[in-house]
Amino acid sequence: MFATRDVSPFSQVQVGTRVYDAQEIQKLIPQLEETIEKKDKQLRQALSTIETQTKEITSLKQQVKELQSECDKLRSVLQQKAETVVGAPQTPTQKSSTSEDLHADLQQKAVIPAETEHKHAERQKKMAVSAEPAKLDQRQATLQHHPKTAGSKHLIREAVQKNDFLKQLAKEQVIELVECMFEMRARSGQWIIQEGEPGDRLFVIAEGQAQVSREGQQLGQLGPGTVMGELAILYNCTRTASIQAISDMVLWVLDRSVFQMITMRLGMERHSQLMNFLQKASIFENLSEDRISLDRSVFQMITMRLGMERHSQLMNFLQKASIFENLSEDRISKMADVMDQDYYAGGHYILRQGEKGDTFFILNSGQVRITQSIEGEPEPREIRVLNQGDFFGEKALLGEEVRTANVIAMNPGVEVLTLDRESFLKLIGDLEALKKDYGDVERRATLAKRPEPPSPTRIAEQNEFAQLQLRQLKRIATLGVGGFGRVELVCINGDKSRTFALKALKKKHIVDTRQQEHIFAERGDKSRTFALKALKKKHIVDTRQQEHIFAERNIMTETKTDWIVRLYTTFRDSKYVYMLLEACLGGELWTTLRDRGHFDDYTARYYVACVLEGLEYLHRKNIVYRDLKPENCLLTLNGYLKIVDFGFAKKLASGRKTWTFCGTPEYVSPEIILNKGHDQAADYWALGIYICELMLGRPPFQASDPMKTYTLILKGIDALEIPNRRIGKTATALVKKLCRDNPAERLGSGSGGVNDIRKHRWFMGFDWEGLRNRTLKAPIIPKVTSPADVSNFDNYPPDTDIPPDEFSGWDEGF
Ligand SMILES: Nc1ncnc2c1ncn2[C@@H]1O[C@H](COP(=O)(O)OP(=O)(O)OP(=O)(O)O)[C@@H](O)[C@H]1O
Ligand SMILES: Nc1nc2c(ncn2[C@@H]2O[C@@H]3COP(=O)(O)O[C@H]3[C@H]2O)c(=O)[nH]1
Ligand SMILES: Nc1nc2c(ncn2[C@@H]2O[C@@H]3COP(=O)(O)O[C@H]3[C@H]2O)c(=O)[nH]1
Repeated sequence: MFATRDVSPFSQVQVGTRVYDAQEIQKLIPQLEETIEKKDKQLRQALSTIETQTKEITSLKQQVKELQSECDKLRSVLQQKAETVVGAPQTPTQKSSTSEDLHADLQQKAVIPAETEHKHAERQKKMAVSAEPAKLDQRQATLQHHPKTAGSKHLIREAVQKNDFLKQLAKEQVIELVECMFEMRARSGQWIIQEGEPGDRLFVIAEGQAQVSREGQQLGQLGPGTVMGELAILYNCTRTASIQAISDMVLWVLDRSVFQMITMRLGMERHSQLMNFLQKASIFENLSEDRISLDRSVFQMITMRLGMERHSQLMNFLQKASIFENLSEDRISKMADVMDQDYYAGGHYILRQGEKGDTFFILNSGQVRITQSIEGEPEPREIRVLNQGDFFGEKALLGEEVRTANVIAMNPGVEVLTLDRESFLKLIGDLEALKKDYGDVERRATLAKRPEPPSPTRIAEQNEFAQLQLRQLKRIATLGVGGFGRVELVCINGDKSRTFALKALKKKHIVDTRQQEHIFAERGDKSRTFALKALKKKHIVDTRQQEHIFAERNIMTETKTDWIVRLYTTFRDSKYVYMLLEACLGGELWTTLRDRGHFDDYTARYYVACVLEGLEYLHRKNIVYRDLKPENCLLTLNGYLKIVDFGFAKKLASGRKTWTFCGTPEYVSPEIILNKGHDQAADYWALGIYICELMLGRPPFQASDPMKTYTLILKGIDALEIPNRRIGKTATALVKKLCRDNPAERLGSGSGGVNDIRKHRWFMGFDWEGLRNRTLKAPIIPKVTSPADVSNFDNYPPDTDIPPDEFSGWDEGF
């Protein structure tokens, strides 16, 4: 650029077409250097600002995540609280909290517990618990502070902080709890807590000693600076032990309702902090306060935003798919609105030739294999492989009724976008590109409809059960007794359907029609049986389980897989709500396990694989099951396993957590005990426990006392002595990968999902395909002689307790 004609002081410098005086330019150089330095400095400053701001953004993103999680938690607390307020029976006045009243109160409760019989010689079923209180708080809560010395405050705070179950409380909660506790005295010999009663108070010992006992056995003594009575308040609401003063005592007391209020109040404070934060966040800059407020749900907005992002990603993807090339943006947008996303593990049959079909698929990622039955060929032939952007499943929606080929997910799994029949026909059913000739005729594909599966088709089933009335059901025997009622084996009066019965007879190789007729004539109505689960409405209302019961009904209605017991229909009357279920006459896996003691690797692996299929199905639907245990696994006639009892199952928004404490103590994960919020990963923890129970014959964390069970769980899986002679190294390795304290580290929680569990070497060589298409023989085939055979179930005495009527109407819709 620069051309110097001469270097003398009077020389000229040419820059481009212009000529300058060289001396003048020389004078400018220091100035330019200075400017460059200045600019450099500014640049460095800007870079450093960018770096700081990037860090801030990362930290803010983290805060949003944490606050979002807090918000979910707050929602659960508010929901629980709202239920308490709505459902609480009205009692006239609150009792004053003076020492005298409390004294009388305690005296009233002071009944020495009867010596309880020890029934531990035989293996006991595990009881499930849920945080909804067994008895509602009868007192209105006020956050009244009670004066106390600094020493007393210190004692309470220390006691709370060293308690394994309360140490998770936030600082503000502890402060409030300390302020609200009031003093009471107990005389030596008084009973402070009675085992089995609903818990309504939390205590901290200030002075004196107390004796803890459970089922008549002394467990230990408690002294000053110790919390007692926290378990019933936090978890299952009936006292897990009794506590008696063995010297005169001074106690600090907190009512359950106040404890709950403190949790809620903290929640509200968090809410306002959250609002403050969100008001400052730039994306919400122009929003009015009430739109930011939680009630109007900022999170709906966040979800909406995420929804919008997903929508535009989907549109991008769809616009690139060749079949939609000429489709208007409007139609693609509408399609993106209604599309669902699903995930299938490698090897999974997405569609089976001959089955009825209502869904259209677009491959979002991965590959699928198409196979087809061909005349004269014993095995289905592989036809082609479809890739990302390809579609399938249109033929069954365009007149064929049934699937004309098998579609199998290839490893490592596929992600598909789906459209239901109605949206498909409305939005894209007319596309020419869908009318493909695959060459089936030339190939001599067997496109005739397969024989109907032995059970009634879903639609016929729906029609049949929609007409069915409760009074048409006839009781045969009791199959089980649960927390809320009983499960009875029933048949339909005058039932002519023989489909199920025929299936059972064929399994037993009774194919001669005359012999079949003879058997049917002898059995009468009982050719086809069902399980009728009857739940006492009053008990449901008293224990505030309405929501769980509805969730159970809704989730079971939604689940249509071989791995989960089918729900055909529901009924209600003045005393009960009922669920008519598919009967699994092989009995509970728990009973088989009890009778055999424990299972070998081969047997255990099979029952774990069945559960894994079921859990994968549920998790794909964003359902967390929360009550895995052998008691809830039923066996079918051919020894296959089905999951039952969806009382604790919950549908979660994707990526969200829930806080309600529920499950069975031996199976709950650390994050549930510590109230940190939990999700599907809690089921993977339970899966690890389930593997152990099948192989050891008992769950690994088990004590006669739930408190000890929880304490063992919190100590972690590494504190256990496994492997041992029953559970080998490989199974132990899998259990340890499932039972990680940190839910995110559990096998199954990673991006590979359930497939990571399937890939573990404990499953090496397992015939997943055979399991899925049910050609794999079950390790144990239960003995079932007829559809009315209940010999695989324990005997239950008749229920003499007739519950009262319940007319509040909560069961509308059952
Ligand atoms: N579909 C079924 N076929 C055969 N037996 C069944 C069926 N459903 C339930 N049972 C039997 O009844 C028992 C209790 O059923 P379920 O667990 O659904 O009731 P629950 O009231 O929710 O029990 P829990 O209090 O243990 O949660 C089961 O463990 C099983 O033995
Ligand atoms: N179950 C149990 N409770 C204990 C033990 N030691 C102290 N406790 C206290 O006893 C209380 C009985 O009532 P909760 O179940 O509410 O809470 C229990 C604990 O706070 C023990 O070893 N087992
Ligand atoms: N019938 C048939 N279907 C195929 C073929 N290749 C891919 N498919 C897809 O496989 C799907 C199976 O279910 P559908 O019959 O509903 O729709 C089918 C097609 O979308 C083929 O060669 N023949």
